[in-house]
Amino acid sequence: MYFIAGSTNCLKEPVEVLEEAILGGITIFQYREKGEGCLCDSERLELGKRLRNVCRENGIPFIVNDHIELALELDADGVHIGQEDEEALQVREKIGDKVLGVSVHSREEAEKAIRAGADYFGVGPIFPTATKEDAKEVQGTAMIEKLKDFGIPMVGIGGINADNADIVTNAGADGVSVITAISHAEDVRAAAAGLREKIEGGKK
Ligand SMILES: C=C1C=NC(C(F)(F)F)=NC1=N
Repeated sequence: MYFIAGSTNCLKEPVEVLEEAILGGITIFQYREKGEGCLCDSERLELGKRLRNVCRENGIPFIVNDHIELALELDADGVHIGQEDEEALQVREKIGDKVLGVSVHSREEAEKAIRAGADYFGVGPIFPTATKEDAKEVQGTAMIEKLKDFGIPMVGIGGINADNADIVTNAGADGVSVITAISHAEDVRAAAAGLREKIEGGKK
């Protein structure tokens, strides 16, 4: 149950949102400070430190999106990179044995990511998403089906919520990653718990 958020995705204090999401049962968190009005420099670093501390206190892996230097400065547990970001191989050299997540959209991209030692794949957008302005076209679960024989942990991303999360895990994903369905929820804890329940229930 992979929660992803930055200040622009939260309707209230991001640290509070993360704490409630952790109570709801998320298992990994990604700090993604991106998009219109996102924080930069010292503000981004400060919020990153606070979010990292909450994850550490709760034994939740803390992943940083895109910004390798920020991930190293925060001593994050790992980084997530897209195809447009720095080459996975170079990132792997910079981060040592930290977790390396890569967004992949094809078998070729997956094979390249594996050569770079990717620890997990992000596959999507599974459903239409409003969060990522430059998202690639919606692909449903077809790519999950295609990539699951690589045997690399894989999470779906894009428009996932409590109604459709089990479609993603039933298609072979090891988990789901979610931004808005949790961060915009009236009750963040309940939203995270509902999603967790849905993908655990779906698996049995
Ligand atoms: C663009 C993204 C695609 N996938 C993922 C993750 F869910 F972590 F795999 N995170 C991203 N930021």
